[in-house]
Amino acid sequence: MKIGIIGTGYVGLVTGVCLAEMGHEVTCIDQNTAKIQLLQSGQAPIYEPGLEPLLTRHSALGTLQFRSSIAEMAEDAAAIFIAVGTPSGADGTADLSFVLQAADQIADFITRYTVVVAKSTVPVGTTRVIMERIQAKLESRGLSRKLADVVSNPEFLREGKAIEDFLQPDRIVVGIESQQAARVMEQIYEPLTKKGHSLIVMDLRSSEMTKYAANAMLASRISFINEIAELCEATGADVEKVRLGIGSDHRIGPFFLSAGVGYGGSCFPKDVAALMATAREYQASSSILQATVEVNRRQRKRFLAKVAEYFHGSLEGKAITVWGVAFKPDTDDIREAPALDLIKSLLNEGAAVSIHDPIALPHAKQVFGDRPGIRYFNDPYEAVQGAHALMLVTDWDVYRKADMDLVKKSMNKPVVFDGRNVFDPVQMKNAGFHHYSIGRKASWEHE
Ligand SMILES: NC(=O)c1ccc[n+]([C@@H]2O[C@H](COP(=O)([O-])OP(=O)(O)OC[C@H]3O[C@@H](n4cnc5c(N)ncnc54)[C@H](O)[C@@H]3O)[C@@H](O)[C@H]2O)c1
Ligand SMILES: O=c1ccn([C@@H]2O[C@H](COP(=O)(O)OP(=O)(O)O[C@H]3O[C@H](CO)[C@@H](O)[C@H](O)[C@H]3O)[C@@H](O)[C@H]2O)c(=O)[nH]1
Repeated sequence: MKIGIIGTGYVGLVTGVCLAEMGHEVTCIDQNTAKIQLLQSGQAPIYEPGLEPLLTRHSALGTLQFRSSIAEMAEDAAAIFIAVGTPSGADGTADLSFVLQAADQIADFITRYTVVVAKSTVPVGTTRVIMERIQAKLESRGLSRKLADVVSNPEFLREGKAIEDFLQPDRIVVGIESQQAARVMEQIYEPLTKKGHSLIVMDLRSSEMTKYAANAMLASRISFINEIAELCEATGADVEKVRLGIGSDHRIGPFFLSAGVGYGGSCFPKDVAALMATAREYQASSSILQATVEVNRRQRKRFLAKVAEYFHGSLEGKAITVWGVAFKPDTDDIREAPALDLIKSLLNEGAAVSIHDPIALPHAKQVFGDRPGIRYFNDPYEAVQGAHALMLVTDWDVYRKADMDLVKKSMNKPVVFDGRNVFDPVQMKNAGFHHYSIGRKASWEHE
């Protein structure tokens, strides 16, 4: 089946590559011509494990093409996916300008029946707005409104696991109003449904809400365990043991219960804010969402406060190393990354900050540039040379496997603040570190 995709960001590109892998002929377009040129030269503009081999193979086969304008898309595409950004507006509402612009481009382009797929995360009611907008434009072009159906097909992939998540989804959710569009969507996803992955069909509004509810639930689970972590620290319990204890209850489950410096990324903060905006619009309650955001904010502050407390309230002149800038491992994405807030605060408090990240350092440089006090390192061990403290903010594997003897020798003082509970407190203590991790008393508080 011929498919078009508008937007080659994390979602659009992964969708394009995976639909090609599923046997479709895909054309991706993006208004960012630099991105398209890079993709045409066979390079991925993002770091995503498993992406490049598929990109290379399908580009060579011609089953995946990149163009900078919708005019270059196959006219007989059976479906066009909208996978553009829906960033947060000032009041938390989702900014739909990219989505509506893409809808207009589609309405001006199509000449035969096309299913328009809203892949971007959009607030309840938006798919219908897109549909009416496209159909009104078709009418004004003297064409039938029936030339386009718009369906909602939210995406649930995680960065760092995007290919796997797309090709082996827990479920595919489709919000749909027309039988003709339903058949097209069934054909698109048939290679996955044939393997047993479920396609859940529902109405447009429920599909849109499912995406926000899933992200809000996951974000609230993180804030829940982080609040329990704070209580563990206060009472002398160990959140890692509590996690094991509650996660073994099959009704709770062990996943997405890791305490840490809180969630970041391009989705949870923005989508929880957008859902709260929807609640405001409909005068509905959003107390759990508000608490989720508040705990997440507090979690970063608590982590920083712990470091400041260790240095008797002042970070002035302290050499602090930050390991990890990406909002999570296996991605170069730093949108809403907890590390950004932490680094800013450290610099504001007069610390000298050395940062390392295996992949995301260039993006960090775009944010902090040559601001006084900051230094960038490609080697995690060089980054800790002479440090008074090490803060681990992203749980990259390279840090889990770090040679902590070497770290200890390199540091000015062996002090580690583990924001992702990567290191074992007993081993750290035995190795001679002062060590704090989330949801447990710090090693020096036991002394
Ligand atoms: N990033 C994720 O992990 C993820 C997962 C699930 C859902 N989502 C949702 O998917 C959507 C896209 O997210 P993303 O992270 O891929 O965004 P992104 O910012 O990485 O990419 C969006 C791309 O769309 C392009 N674009 C914007 N308007 C365009 C237009 N009119 N024509 C052509 N190109 C256009 C931009 O140039 C950009 O390359 C958002 O709604 C997001 O909430 C994201
Ligand atoms: O137990 C956990 C799990 C995650 N996190 C943090 O939560 C954030 C988000 O992680 P994750 O969900 O793995 O990454 P995303 O790529 O943001 O994926 C989320 O957001 C996407 C965009 O909407 C959805 O498609 C995915 O289903 C949803 O998991 C990161 O900062 C993690 O460090 C924790 O603190 N504790």
